[in-house]
Amino acid sequence: MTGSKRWFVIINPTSGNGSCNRKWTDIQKLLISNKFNFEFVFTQYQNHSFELTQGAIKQGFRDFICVGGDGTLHNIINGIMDQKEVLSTDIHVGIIPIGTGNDWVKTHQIPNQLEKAIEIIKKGSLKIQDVGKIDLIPENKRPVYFINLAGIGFDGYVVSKVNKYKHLGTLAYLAGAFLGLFSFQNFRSKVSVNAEQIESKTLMILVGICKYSGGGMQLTETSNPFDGILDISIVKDIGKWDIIKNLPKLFNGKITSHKKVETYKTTSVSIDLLDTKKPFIQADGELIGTGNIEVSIIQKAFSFYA
Ligand SMILES: Nc1ncnc2c1ncn2[C@@H]1O[C@H](COP(=O)(O)OP(=O)(O)OP(=O)(O)O)[C@@H](O)[C@H]1O
Repeated sequence: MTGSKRWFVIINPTSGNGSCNRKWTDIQKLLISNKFNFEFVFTQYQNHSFELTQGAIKQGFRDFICVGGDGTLHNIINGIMDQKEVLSTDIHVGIIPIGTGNDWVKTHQIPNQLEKAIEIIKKGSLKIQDVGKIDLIPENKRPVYFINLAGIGFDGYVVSKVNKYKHLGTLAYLAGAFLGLFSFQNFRSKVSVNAEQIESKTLMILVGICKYSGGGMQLTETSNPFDGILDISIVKDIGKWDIIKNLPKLFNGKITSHKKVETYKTTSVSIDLLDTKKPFIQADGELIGTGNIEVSIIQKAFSFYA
């Protein structure tokens, strides 16, 4: 099975705080012993996976393996979604998670152990999930696609700080969130969703497809990557101490029942930032800029081994 396909393996040597360099030797041996016919390449700079993916598609590759974290996978998906050569669902991605948060794989129960992750890819069963699309208004940039969760405000701020703490592994996001609380300022926003307009002071606004982000936090309600629906959480003007008191609820999903959190299910949402100082936007844990955005969903567009 694996031998008849040609696999293109993309490795981010900086994922998981550099643990990749150690792990790649083992991964390569496992791919060889499992008879994968593969070419591989190490990324050399940020977003390099985007170009590598598009180049490999042009060369005829349809099966990819991502060796990295959520950010590497995010860049590969953007490479797939941004090209017109082939249907996105004709390209299949296997994931060997070696990142820090590895949040997307949690929803699909793709294991972090190398042997088990490779076993899943070898088995060859495919799933197809929805993809979110973010249009930054009015910038004429290409859309940004995401498969896990996008957010504006505090979570974008945490992403901007978290690199400093990556040596702490999965605790990096918690450390970033805790320390960020003391410097982040809530902002005014207008969210247009399902014919409603919600104008409020906000800590963060989240748009979820899958369940987990920020190293295992669950900030949206009952997200399902196969239902064609975006799960929105508007976290209003919660104070710092209230968040600290509710820390466990950030991880067990109960935060969505807090009286200052409003949730919506929709297929599209517009978010306007009303203050002059604009907060960061993150998608799958990658900073993508700032400004007003429109987010929509593309049903069943990403095919992966799981
Ligand atoms: N060679 C490189 N040098 C510097 N940065 C890189 C390189 N290759 C990729 N990157 C960037 O590294 C960032 C982090 O990658 P990734 O998300 O895979 O690992 P991680 O942050 O450890 O994991 P997670 O996102 O799951 O916490 C991404 O923004 C990616 O664009």
